[in-house]
Amino acid sequence: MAGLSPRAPRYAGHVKKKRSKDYRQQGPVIRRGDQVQATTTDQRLLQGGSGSDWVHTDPWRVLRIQAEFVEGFGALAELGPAVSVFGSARTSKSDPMYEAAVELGRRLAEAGYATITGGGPGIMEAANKGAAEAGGVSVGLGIELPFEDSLNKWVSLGINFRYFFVRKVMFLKYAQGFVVMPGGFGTLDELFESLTLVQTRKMTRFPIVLFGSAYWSGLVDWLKGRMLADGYNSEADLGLIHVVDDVDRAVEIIVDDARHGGRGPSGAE
Ligand SMILES: C/C(=C\CNc1ncnc2c1ncn2[C@@H]1O[C@H](COP(=O)(O)O)[C@@H](O)[C@H]1O)CO
Repeated sequence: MAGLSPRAPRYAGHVKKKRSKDYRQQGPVIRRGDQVQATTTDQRLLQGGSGSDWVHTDPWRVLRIQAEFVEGFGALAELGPAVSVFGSARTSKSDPMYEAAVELGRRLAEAGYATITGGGPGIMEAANKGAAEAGGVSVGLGIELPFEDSLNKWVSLGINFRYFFVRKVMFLKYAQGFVVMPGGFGTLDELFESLTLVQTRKMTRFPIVLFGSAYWSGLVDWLKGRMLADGYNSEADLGLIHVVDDVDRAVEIIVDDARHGGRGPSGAE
């Protein structure tokens, strides 16, 4: 490190905490040599009149990120059993997948699950509609987008996020299973994030149901015939995925998993 004294200890834990112009500890951050700042954090906090550029800085954003986690955890902590439903924002009301998603939200509510969606149009709106009409909890985790920002009218518990990654944590943390309807990049991103977290054991194994074999079978064939064949995943990883065409079967997979020790109503961890 530039400006570091040759006799400086290597590890923070060994550093003698004395104030000098060559050494400064600021919370978990150690500064030495030319990294030591002339003023302390408190001095900078209390000095006024430095304009408003700071609201566009990363440290300020970190506070907003924290606030999103606090709001999300606070709103969802007592949600109870839930399933995250992913799928296209572009599915029209006349598409059979729209009606299937309505039915899915309804059946999940009847089985005692809240439905969590991205709160947008298409499949999200349909699943929220089914959940709300059946008297279930209908959650919308909205995202601020340049072209679209309002939650669909079927959401009964909604949170609007600035940051995609904070919103993702909520989809994962509060669900006991995922149902993935046909969709585009956003849907695939959510599917593969879920698979990766389960595969790497960052998250408890729980079912990932792909709804619509005509849409998903090409991808699943490729995952088996190419990715697995070339050794880039394992049979166990692919065992996480269930492909179905029937709403009752999708709900059954989630309920059965819960019965066998998953994170559902009867098997909560
Ligand atoms: C593109 C359109 C609306 C965008 N509005 C969205 N609102 C909330 N969540 C969204 C939106 N778009 C994508 N998502 C998330 O990604 C998944 C769907 O993405 P896809 O690319 O459409 O498959 C979905 O599960 C959401 O979580 C049109 O008006």
